[in-house]
Amino acid sequence: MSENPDLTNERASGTFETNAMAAVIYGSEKFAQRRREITEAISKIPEFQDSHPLVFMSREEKISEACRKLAVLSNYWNSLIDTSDEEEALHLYREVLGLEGHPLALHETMFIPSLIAQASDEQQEKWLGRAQRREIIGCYAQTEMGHGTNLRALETTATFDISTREFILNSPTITSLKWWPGALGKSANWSIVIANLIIKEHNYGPHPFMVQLRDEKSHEPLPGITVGDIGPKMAFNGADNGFLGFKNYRIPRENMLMRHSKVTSDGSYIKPPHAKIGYSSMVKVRSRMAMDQGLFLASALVIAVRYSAVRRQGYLEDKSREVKVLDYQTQQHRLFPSIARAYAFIFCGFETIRLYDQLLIDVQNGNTSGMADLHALTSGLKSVVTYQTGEGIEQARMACGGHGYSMASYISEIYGVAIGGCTYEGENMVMLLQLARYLVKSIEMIQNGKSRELGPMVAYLAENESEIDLNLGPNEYLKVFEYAARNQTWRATEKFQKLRNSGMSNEEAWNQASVELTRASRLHTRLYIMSTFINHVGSIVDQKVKGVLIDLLNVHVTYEVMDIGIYVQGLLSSNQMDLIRNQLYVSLETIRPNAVSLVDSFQISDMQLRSVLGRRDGNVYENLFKWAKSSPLNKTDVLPSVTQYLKPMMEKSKL
Ligand SMILES: CCCCCCCCCCCCCCCCCC(=O)SCCNC(=O)CCNC(=O)[C@H](O)C(C)(C)COP(=O)(O)OP(=O)(O)OC[C@H]1O[C@@H](n2cnc3c(N)ncnc32)[C@H](O)[C@@H]1OP(=O)(O)O
Ligand SMILES: Cc1cc2nc3c(=O)[nH]c(=O)nc-3n(C[C@H](O)[C@H](O)[C@H](O)COP(=O)(O)OP(=O)(O)OC[C@H]3O[C@@H](n4cnc5c(N)ncnc54)[C@H](O)[C@@H]3O)c2cc1C
Repeated sequence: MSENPDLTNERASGTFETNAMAAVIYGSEKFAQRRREITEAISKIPEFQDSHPLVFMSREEKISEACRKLAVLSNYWNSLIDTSDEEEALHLYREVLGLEGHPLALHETMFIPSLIAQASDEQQEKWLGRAQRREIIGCYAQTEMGHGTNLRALETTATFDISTREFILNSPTITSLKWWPGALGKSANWSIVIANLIIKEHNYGPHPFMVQLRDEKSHEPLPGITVGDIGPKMAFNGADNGFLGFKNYRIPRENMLMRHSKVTSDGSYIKPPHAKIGYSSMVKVRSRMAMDQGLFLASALVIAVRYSAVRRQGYLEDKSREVKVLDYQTQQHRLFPSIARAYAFIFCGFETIRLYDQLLIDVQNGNTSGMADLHALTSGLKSVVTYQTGEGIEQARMACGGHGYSMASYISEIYGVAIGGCTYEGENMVMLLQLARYLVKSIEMIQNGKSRELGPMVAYLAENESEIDLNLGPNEYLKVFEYAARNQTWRATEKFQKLRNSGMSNEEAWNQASVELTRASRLHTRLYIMSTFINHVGSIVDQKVKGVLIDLLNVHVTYEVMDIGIYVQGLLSSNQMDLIRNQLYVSLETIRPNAVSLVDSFQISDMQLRSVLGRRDGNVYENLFKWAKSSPLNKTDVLPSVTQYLKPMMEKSKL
């Protein structure tokens, strides 16, 4: 069937090449090209197609479908991608497996990275290759039923038995059961388990252990292990998040991951070079989250923007033809700032992935000095992007009206998966408070006359306000954001200090200042996102692409500043606020002809989108009808439940 002419016209009005934009989004022409090649190759392999729409499947069917595709994938793996390239692998996974989770998701995102970061060279020799070849399937079991945030209170124990040189793993209480780890329930046969290391009754706190859970031949749980699935979730139902308990389960001493902390055979403990080095797998995932969330948001926007360009409802001036809903200013205001955020998140994502890769090298060389900075940055970033992504996806759903609420849009699934990120890898409020610790320390350095020692990301906290001339462009908006973040950080810190100086304990003072502190963290992070966006656009060579991204940046800076209006009242007059508001409306109009091309540029395939509304060809209505007809409820005209209950009820009522 040919493309819907409304979308053809939209594409014709674009002022730039979507391939050139994709090269900017994905960091290089080479990778953008590789993505297209991989997508193209996959589309020719029929076994990769869903056997029927995932949304009509039960959990068992979804998991089985994911396993089927993984088995097929293992035959093609080496021919489809450069297996040493993580981004290619992720693209392949996204295309074939989608976003609802699968048995290898945690294997790739946490199990292998933990082995790389935490296992000694000998341990890597033993397990890493096996994991990379997928001879074993691993997961990351840290969270317990009773504790996920407060890692110091985890209850699982690994007690060193000097006589046998083994660790004995135990789950002493119900609340100590591992609870939530992805792929643990039914798929994984090995796990990195985080347990308290106990030697001669001394608790050295949580450490990582490599633990076999199931027999490699029968896949049956090994004696001493209780393991299973935790049941259906809001989304991610293609994943078997699990529970796990240990009863006197023994593992060799060599199974404690010993790149950093060590236990010798006589039971001596060797400290790691940094107390939090064992948390590195979490930092790795957090450093990826801006990118992953940016892509979730992008997916919802591809759907909503394409659909808004084919959905006609109501009239503007021309009463002879209904208007595309994308032409309403309210629709543009609902969607375009989120397009800008999706671009900004992806740009930040590339930056934090690069920073993590560098940190990994530094730490392997014994230099842990960058850990605090990256922890602070990724803590704030994961919190802000997950929250704003959730907001943006929900707006995208509403922008699709009634059909947005149907699973045919697939937006609800994207939403459910994306907002999981507000919780996993550290609950958002908790992570904002981690960043706040860093910000408060920075203010204390300024107060102690050590401003010069501040890192580049917090140097603005020591600066004074300057005059703002909004006509000068994005950098002036950055100054507005700096003002807001600086003011709020100082205010929150001073509140905390005042409470503490009044005699309150440090913890209680912190608690009573914590809402203000999280606000400071959000503003600081949004400032970082904006400055990364500005820097990125500044470095673009293709002038057409750059021109459109400047327009998008204008949407971003004006929208973001309007959104934090309350924090800039002391800086901007009401006239200046009016000016910004009007600039935002003008920016929405400017970006309108490029809206479809901007979302096309994400190059997210129909196969991955799974959305009837977001189809690239825009042929929504006929496919919506086809999709509804394929609902299992429509297999028969009369359901057994009608025959069994409703008919007798109606007949009884007639008497
Ligand atoms: C290729 C495959 C692809 C697959 C396709 C699919 C793609 C889609 C992606 C989706 C996949 C789904 C994945 C889902 C994964 C979820 C996995 C998990 O949730 S796993 C579970 C995740 N669980 C969580 O995230 C748990 C969250 N909780 C925590 O991380 C910790 O308990 C804590 C950080 C909150 C506190 O820790 P605590 O020990 O009490 O520490 P204090 O507060 O007392 O602070 C003391 C000092 O330490 C400092 N510091 C702290 N951390 C770090 C660090 N990392 N570094 C450096 N420093 C750090 C801190 O700044 C402070 O410094 P100072 O101020 O004194 O100078
Ligand atoms: C989809 C999904 C996948 C997951 N995958 C894994 C996995 O593979 N492996 C794994 O180990 N875990 C996994 N988890 C678990 C996840 O990491 C934890 O749920 C998460 O870290 C939050 O911890 P919690 O559940 O204990 O929340 P809680 O800490 O109980 O949060 C409840 C409330 O308490 C507040 N709170 C808690 N502490 C503080 C504090 N100090 N200050 C202020 N407020 C506070 C929080 O902000 C929140 O509002 C997964 C979770 C989900 C949803």
